Amino acid sequence: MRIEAVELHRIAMPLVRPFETSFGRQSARDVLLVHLLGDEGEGWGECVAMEHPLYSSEYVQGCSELIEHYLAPRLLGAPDIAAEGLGELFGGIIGHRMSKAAVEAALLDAQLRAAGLSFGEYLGAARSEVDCGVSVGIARDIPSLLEEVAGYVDEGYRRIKLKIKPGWDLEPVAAVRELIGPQMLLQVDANTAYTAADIEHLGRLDAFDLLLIEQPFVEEDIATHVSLARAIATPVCLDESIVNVDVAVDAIERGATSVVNIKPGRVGGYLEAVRIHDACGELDVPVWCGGMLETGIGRAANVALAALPNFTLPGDTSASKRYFAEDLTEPFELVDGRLAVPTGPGTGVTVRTGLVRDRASRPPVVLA
Ligand SMILES: CC(=O)N[C@@H](Cc1ccc2ccccc2c1)C(=O)O
Ligand SMILES: [Mg+2]
Repeated sequence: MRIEAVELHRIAMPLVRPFETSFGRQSARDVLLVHLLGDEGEGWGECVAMEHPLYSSEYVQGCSELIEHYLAPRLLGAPDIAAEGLGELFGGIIGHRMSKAAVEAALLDAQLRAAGLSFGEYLGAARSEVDCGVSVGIARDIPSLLEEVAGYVDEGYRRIKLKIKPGWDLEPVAAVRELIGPQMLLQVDANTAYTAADIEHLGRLDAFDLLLIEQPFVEEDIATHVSLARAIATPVCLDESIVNVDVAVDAIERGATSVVNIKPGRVGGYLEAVRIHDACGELDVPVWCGGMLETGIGRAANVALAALPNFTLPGDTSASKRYFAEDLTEPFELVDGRLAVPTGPGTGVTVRTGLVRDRASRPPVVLA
């Protein structure tokens, strides 16, 4: 396909409730959307970067500028380009995986719509709906946490994930385990907030029969995750650390992780995400689809990915209303704790362009 124009849209999406993690508290999502117009059709991709570089080094304004000055010129200069060719086209540019992933997603959407193929068909979905979990932020107090968790259990979520940090871990986990009973799947996510000095303390989470503990230490510190995995019974799961398939295989072989959270935006795109899925499958390591508070645009593609065979654990692909009162697409709604994989061409959802225009926090950047 030849790309004739690249549009960058910045949308302010208020959250239905503040979302607090070990790296801060958000009450709105600053979303960057990539809209590609090509000679065979158009496509939309969502950048998962946050407004500030708190989860990883990328942030929305940086991604917008990187796409504008480095990725869009290469796209517009290519006589014929497909998503499978972006690795080479962008090869000289180091890092900036979330920016590259947003462009890849938009190009995949465009080319699959033109081909009449859905993301699920293209990526290799093995099922028509996916089991959904929910990520629960750090709350102001235990009663508020339990009220929020009880609501999600009532909605039918198949797994509860609690954000933890030093000073907010054993007590909330114990209270939630008490509330939901011994059968319900429960896991925690520290978003890198702990250090090696906390290993003994983290071992006390073994009392709560957790599915996994997600990314207790910083992204680069594979070694301390190995030490933790040897010291505790709860399986260790990496998120921030897993930036590509080679790092994933290395971390697994070193014993740093026995479950992997796959996020297409974090690893540079859906094609790399499938490579990680496949490699983990070869190593008998289960994977699940992480979330970055995506709108329906990114959510649609993630739900298709989460339908691949080795995605055997509920992901953070929650319903639209977990985060947004009004989504940029038709809302994803939980049915029996599951979301249906879209079957239409491309992502299978329709972008509400009027809402994109109304919610824009600045004029779109249009490159042609
Ligand atoms: C669902 C979940 O817990 N996601 C991330 C953390 C996270 C938290 C807050 C965010 C706000 C804006 C954009 C991305 C964000 C990602 C995680 O698994 O670690
Ligand atoms: Mg995480």
